[in-house]
Amino acid sequence: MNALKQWVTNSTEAVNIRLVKAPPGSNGDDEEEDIIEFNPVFTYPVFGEQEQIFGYKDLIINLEFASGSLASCFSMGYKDKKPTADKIYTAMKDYLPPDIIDNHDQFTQIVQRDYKEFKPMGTKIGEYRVSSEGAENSTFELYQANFDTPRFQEYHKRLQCFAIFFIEGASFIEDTDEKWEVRLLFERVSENGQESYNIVGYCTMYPYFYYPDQVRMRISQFLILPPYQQQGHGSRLYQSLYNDFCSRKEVREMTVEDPNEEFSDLRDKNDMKHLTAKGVFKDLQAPIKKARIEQVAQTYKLTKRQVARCFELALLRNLDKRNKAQYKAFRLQVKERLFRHNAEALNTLDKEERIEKLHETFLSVEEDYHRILALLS
Ligand SMILES: CC(=O)SCCNC(=O)CCNC(=O)[C@H](O)C(C)(C)COP(=O)(O)OP(=O)(O)OC[C@H]1O[C@@H](n2cnc3c(N)ncnc32)[C@H](O)[C@@H]1OP(=O)(O)O
Repeated sequence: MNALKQWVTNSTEAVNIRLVKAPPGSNGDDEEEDIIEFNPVFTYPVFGEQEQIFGYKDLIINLEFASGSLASCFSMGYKDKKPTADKIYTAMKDYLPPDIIDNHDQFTQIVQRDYKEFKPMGTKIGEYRVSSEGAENSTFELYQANFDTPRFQEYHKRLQCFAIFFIEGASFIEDTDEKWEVRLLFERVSENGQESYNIVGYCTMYPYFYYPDQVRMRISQFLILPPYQQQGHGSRLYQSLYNDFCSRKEVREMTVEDPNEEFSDLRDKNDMKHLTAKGVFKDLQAPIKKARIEQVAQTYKLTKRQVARCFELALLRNLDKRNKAQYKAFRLQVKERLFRHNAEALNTLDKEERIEKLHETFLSVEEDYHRILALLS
């Protein structure tokens, strides 16, 4: 190995996040069963674009969290260290909970206490159960909070580092602005006559003024923690937002800030299921009139663009490509929207180039729609 290379560590691999459900032996289980470990996905905000740490051999950085209260403990280990090594805690401290400790014995006592005593904060707005293996004793509970909610501001200071580690481009939100709304998802576990809570995920939303007297709720950060991903919790959390917004008069529509591909898929799939169940796609034939899109957007509090996408997906789902007239009508529907959205850039091209570019874009959108429809089937 190159002599210098052995002193370079990939920061994403070095950081080891541990959710500690209960201290060893506290409920008769194995220690291993009560600790879930995973690495972050992004550490560039903390350690820089290269995600590298210099000056340590075999470095490991442990961030341990009580799985409900998120009380936390920092520790690190290495085989060797250069005198010029990067200062790890200094680099990390602004991103970690302000009350993180480094005394492991004290942390174990806190976990023991919080396992028995920690309760979610905010207003409980719903619960559900899932049928998957291992979740027999679990109920999933949704809570609504803002920064005025007792205990929530302190809790959010512990929670927010997960947004940095798992959402690309995330930054801390202004936690003195009581307009932020936060929805929290907890797992309540009933075992051996004891009830305990684990954090599953959360979502932050901000109400922007919508002329003249409503708000546009913008989802800012949406996160399901890794141990709970791919089990339907993201969909449940997202659906709970709809139900809430649809019943609130002041909410005009729900938008999303910089959705990534995973979130866009989750949104498309859930919007499609929801609108299909509501019978929105009955008697579907292109061209779909603008007024119909606007009316659906208004009823279901979705953006016009998102509703137009859903109509296009539904058209493609029903489409018989051998029917040339039907396929052409679909193509025109999509191209018309794409043209409107990209008019400025397209208008800089000459006519032939413009037609070609629009067709290329259409083909890639169509391909992506096929991918989404396959996820729905
Ligand atoms: C605005 C923003 O914040 S954008 C950033 C979004 N957040 C992130 O990227 C952070 C990291 N990732 C996450 O938090 C999550 O992975 C999310 C939010 C993207 C998705 O949440 P999840 O809970 O994993 O979603 P959910 O489980 O509902 O659906 C994901 C997949 O699991 C599948 N799934 C659902 N239930 C089950 C189940 N019981 N067993 C197996 N698979 C399941 C779904 O079908 C779906 O698969 P598909 O995409 O192939 O159709």
